[in-house]
Amino acid sequence: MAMCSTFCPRVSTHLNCKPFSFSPAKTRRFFVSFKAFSSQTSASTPKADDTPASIGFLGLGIMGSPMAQNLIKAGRDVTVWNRTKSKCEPLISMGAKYKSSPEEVAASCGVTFAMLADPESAMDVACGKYGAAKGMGPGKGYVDVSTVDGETSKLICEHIRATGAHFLEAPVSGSKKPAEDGQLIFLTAGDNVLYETVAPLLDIMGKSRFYLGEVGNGAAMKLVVNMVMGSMMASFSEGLVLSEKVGLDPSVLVEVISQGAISAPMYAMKGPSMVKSLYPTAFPLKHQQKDLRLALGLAESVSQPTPIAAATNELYKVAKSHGLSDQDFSAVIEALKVKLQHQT
Ligand SMILES: NC(=O)C1=CN([C@@H]2O[C@H](COP(=O)(O)OP(=O)(O)OC[C@H]3O[C@@H](n4cnc5c(N)ncnc54)[C@H](OP(=O)(O)O)[C@@H]3O)[C@@H](O)[C@H]2O)C=CC1
Ligand SMILES: O=CCCC(=O)O
Repeated sequence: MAMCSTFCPRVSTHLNCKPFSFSPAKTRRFFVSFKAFSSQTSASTPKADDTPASIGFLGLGIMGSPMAQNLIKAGRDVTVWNRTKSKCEPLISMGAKYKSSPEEVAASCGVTFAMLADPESAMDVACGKYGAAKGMGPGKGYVDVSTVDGETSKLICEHIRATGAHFLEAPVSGSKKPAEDGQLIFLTAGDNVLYETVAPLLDIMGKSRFYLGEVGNGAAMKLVVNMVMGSMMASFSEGLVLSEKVGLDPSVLVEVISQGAISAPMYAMKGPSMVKSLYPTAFPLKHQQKDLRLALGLAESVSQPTPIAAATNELYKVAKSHGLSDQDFSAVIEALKVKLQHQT
């Protein structure tokens, strides 16, 4: 399979770690692979020639577009579909093929990726009237990289497996820039045979991949990560607003935080623009609120108290109600600046 030479070195260099046991109480096995400086082979090392010749990509939003573009740049044969057709044009001009429904994409491709907004759109695109499942069959694979809840993922999995095809959930950690740079982190679960088959493709789009076992585990991991991230951003926002109110320079706060134990790339990256009340969208606020809502549902399903996440979710809901849904999630800070309606 032809691949662009600039991407080849990353595809062929992987360190496959031994599976390790996560919880002594449960017997789940977790695998993790990183882009690293070893070409060590093992039973689970994927072979590049096993990857399907034709790859489908459904959903070309902020994340899906650069992910599909990286596959094309790597020389892969990619067929795209998006609800709003105009978003397919840049990819078509890079060499992608186009089909007019998810069903047709799945029918013409060995493996189909989907990057949709939320559980409803992920379900519809996979299992709706002209959904991907209609074009699936034995020997094919469906990889859902959208962030959804485990129940939705299991339902999609059932529909896909009923056709004889394999299913992998593979939500990603990392935002617009890591998607552009092929530096995403894949949190996969489902059919191991499909995981191994698509590993070289995941390695074109990402810097590491985790295999977490049964369908639902990838979704759960993603929701826990984003629950933490949403709360961190809300807390950071409170700090910025408070610092300014007590007469400090919030830019200096960003600098102080970036040098201490609580430093995080997210604060250093988003802080300077937040101080200027600018929120260029990388991760839309509406998706962060969706993830908090789904994380709260996950916590509820196991009776786990998550009071911080619950309060955080309320703040994102306020931000949404002020028309900030399509801004970056760092715009949640605006919810803290809003004056109470009946304030005197
Ligand atoms: N942005 C980020 O930083 C990250 C996002 N994610 C997750 O990835 C997923 C996609 O995110 P992102 O690319 O940012 O989101 P966007 O809002 O940019 O893109 C959403 C995609 O879903 C499609 N879509 C929405 N509703 C429907 C529907 N009813 N039927 C068919 N297609 C639909 C959109 O199509 P159309 O173009 O027609 O609107 C678009 O292709 C989300 O689950 C998000 O939580 C994960 C990691 C990082
Ligand atoms: O789901 C979005 C995650 C964004 C990120 O990991 O930076």
